[in-house]
Amino acid sequence: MTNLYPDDSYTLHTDAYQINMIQTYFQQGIADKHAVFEVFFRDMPFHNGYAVYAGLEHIVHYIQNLHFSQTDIEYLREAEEYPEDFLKYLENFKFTGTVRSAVEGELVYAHEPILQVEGPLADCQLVETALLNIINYQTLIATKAARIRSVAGDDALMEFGTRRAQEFDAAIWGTRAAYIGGFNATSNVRAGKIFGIPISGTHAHALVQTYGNDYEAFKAYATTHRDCVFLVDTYDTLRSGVPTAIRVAKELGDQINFQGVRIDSGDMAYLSKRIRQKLDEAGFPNAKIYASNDLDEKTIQSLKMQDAKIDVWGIGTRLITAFDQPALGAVYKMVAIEGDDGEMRATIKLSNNAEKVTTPGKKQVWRITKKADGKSEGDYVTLIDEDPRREESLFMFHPSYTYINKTVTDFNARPVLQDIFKDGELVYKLPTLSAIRDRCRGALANLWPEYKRDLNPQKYPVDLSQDCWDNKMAIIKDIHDYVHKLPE
Ligand SMILES: Nc1ncnc2c1ncn2[C@@H]1O[C@H](COP(=O)(O)OP(=O)(O)OP(=O)(O)O)[C@@H](O)[C@H]1O
Ligand SMILES: O=P(O)(O)OC[C@H]1O[C@H](OP(=O)(O)OP(=O)(O)O)[C@H](O)[C@@H]1O
Ligand SMILES: O=C(O)c1cccnc1
Repeated sequence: MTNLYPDDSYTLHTDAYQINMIQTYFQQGIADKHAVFEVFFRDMPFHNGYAVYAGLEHIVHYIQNLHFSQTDIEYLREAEEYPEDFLKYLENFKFTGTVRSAVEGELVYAHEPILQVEGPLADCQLVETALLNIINYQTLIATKAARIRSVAGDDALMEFGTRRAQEFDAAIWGTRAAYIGGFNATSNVRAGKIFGIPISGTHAHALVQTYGNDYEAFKAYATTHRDCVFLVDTYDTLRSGVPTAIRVAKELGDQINFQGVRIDSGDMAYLSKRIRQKLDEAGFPNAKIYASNDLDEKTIQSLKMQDAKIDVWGIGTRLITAFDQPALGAVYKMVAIEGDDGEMRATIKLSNNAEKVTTPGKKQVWRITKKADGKSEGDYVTLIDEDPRREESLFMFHPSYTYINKTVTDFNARPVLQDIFKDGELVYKLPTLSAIRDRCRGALANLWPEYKRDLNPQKYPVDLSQDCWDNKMAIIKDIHDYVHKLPE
């Protein structure tokens, strides 16, 4: 049985261990200790050369509405029997942290901070789960959408995934992410209403089945709608669907705006070529051929190689479920904590698995581009007080294989992490969705094609500054020295 509370919020949309840790911090008197956490992911999704960052708008809404409601407190009292003074603390909780983040539509890469939360330890801890939940999904879908866009050229891409999405929220935020990544429209009407994404749609097989034949169905649809795309594969695409679409388009002429036909099964290369021929011969060279049926960047690319005559692609399942990579794997790690002396101390998470070793310290990511052509040179991760804009040249080296390096001159350095909340106050003006989408398109235009190819792209450099690297090595050495002194 679902209990929906009138004061429901997403504040309890967190893992129980976060509240348990906050309880410890509270009872130990360190809940307000200053801390810094950063979000990053370790592997590029879909083995892609870039990822498209999405999720910030949802994060802003989430943080703005962060408070423990009366029923939240009652639930925690009953379910976990937290002490009353801790519940009182939660009841008065207000997020006062500072959030810096990449902005939506920006390209981001593995092993660099894409969002940073700084502030009271408790505040930082509470938001981990929701931030990761949002970023992990939306960035994944925006990236998948950009991959699909990269093979579709200028063709129209329609997002059809709601029925196959992992529930309501995924459909809604997923279609927004798809739009950021380069889709043109969605079939989800609510997403149109909420986000202003253009909505678009054809009709389903059920319409044809209702009338029992293509002719009556198309005619009924055409007399009730101006912009008509007829679904032609209910009974027989070439013998019935397409000739009937042409017949109705001719019979109704100017009374309708015949847009084209959709195919949803069969060999799409063969069918689309035959359909194109028939539409052209019938005098409808501008009528478009829509295709849907488990499409993704691989099938689109293959169909294009087969010279399929498809103009509009309807994409559902494989986009909205990130079919070939179900999770981005972004993590949220502490990088600095206030020491007992009040000074901030950079912290690390060591691991036997080299991939899992974090980069300590509060950082900034700088996007380095050549002044001459604006093209990407790589990302340069620094400690927060460094500013590469003051430098004449940058020595950029691979963080593991340091002999791979280059010196960059005549460059621009742009900070990727921007202030979103300062001490709990929103200081960032959320851009329009179309501005976000344009940003993504612009960022991709400045990326070398070697990083953009679909298969085995070059690895985009994400390098640490010398200070950042030295700091990491020094901390690793300190910890090794400490561990080696421990008894076996
Ligand atoms: N010419 C083609 N080249 C590559 N892939 C294609 C081609 N034509 C169709 N496909 C893809 O092949 C897959 C199977 O399509 P097909 O229509 O044969 O089977 P289906 O999905 O079982 O059909 P239905 O939806 O009627 O059940 C789909 O993902 C479709 O997009
Ligand atoms: O194939 P997708 O990329 O997920 O796109 C969405 C699918 O939704 C509709 O199919 P429907 O739900 O009627 O199922 P069916 O066509 O697979 O029978 C539509 O005809 C597409 O095939
Ligand atoms: O409008 C369409 O054609 C459509 C919408 C959702 C799913 N499949 C198709």
